[in-house]
Amino acid sequence: MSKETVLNIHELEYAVRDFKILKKVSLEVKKGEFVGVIGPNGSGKSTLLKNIYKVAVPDRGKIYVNGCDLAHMTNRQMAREIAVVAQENNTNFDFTVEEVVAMGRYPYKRMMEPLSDSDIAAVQQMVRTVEMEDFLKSSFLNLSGGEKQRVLIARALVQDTGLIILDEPTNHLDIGSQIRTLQLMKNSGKTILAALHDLGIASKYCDRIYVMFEGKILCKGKPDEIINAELIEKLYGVHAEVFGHHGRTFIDYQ
Ligand SMILES: Nc1ncnc2c1ncn2[C@@H]1O[C@H](COP(=O)(O)OP(=O)(O)OP(=O)(O)O)[C@@H](O)[C@H]1O
Repeated sequence: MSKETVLNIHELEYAVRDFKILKKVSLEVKKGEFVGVIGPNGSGKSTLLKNIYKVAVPDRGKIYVNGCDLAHMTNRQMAREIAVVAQENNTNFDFTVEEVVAMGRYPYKRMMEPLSDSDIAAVQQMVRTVEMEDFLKSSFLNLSGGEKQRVLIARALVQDTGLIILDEPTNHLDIGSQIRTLQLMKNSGKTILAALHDLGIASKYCDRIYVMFEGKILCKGKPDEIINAELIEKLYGVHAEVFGHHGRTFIDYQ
């Protein structure tokens, strides 16, 4: 029996004024899959993700999460289904790291209901998992870009949703933090859809990849099936040699 579909996007279209950013984009993510979206700057990756987490509203097409039409879900229902680590983060209030991670528990609380002991334990555990325990009571605003990123990843995991959306989750992270973060995501067993720029990282962690180009899905498949010199030339205008080894893909940019 095939795995159940967590996210199903059907012929999504989105435009700003008369500029069509997404052109009939269809995509599917099955339970437990780590699916990447790659493509050059401006190809529509972030816009696609924003339509999924409702910062943008599609002009046409459908998005189903666990079989429910996203258009009919309340924000609270959505927050129990989808956690998001967005590219921009506009947190301007002076919350501590602990408070920011704890926000991940609020979709499960009634108005003004305090966190339970198990919520607090989960928050503290996740802060340790992303190696930010020394900053628990520190101001989120004073953190470096990479530290903020790790805190937001902890918040997404504490939210305990089936689906996590990541928009370039490693763009502020040093190589050690990149590997630890993606491995943590992979080990979490969550269903993940991530926009990624680094093709080496994408091929190492993704079960499947969708390639976006000029607002459309150009191709999709397993990393070693689709990442090749011809694709890299078309997407980025760069010559590269691509080597396959034990199912992994290695890229030497010329
Ligand atoms: N609100 C908006 N108004 C006008 N144009 C927009 C808007 N949002 C996105 N665009 C344009 O849509 C295109 C796709 O943008 P998007 O941010 O989705 O690309 P991306 O693939 O995520 O790029 P990057 O890799 O640089 O993050 C770009 O040309 C961008 O300038």
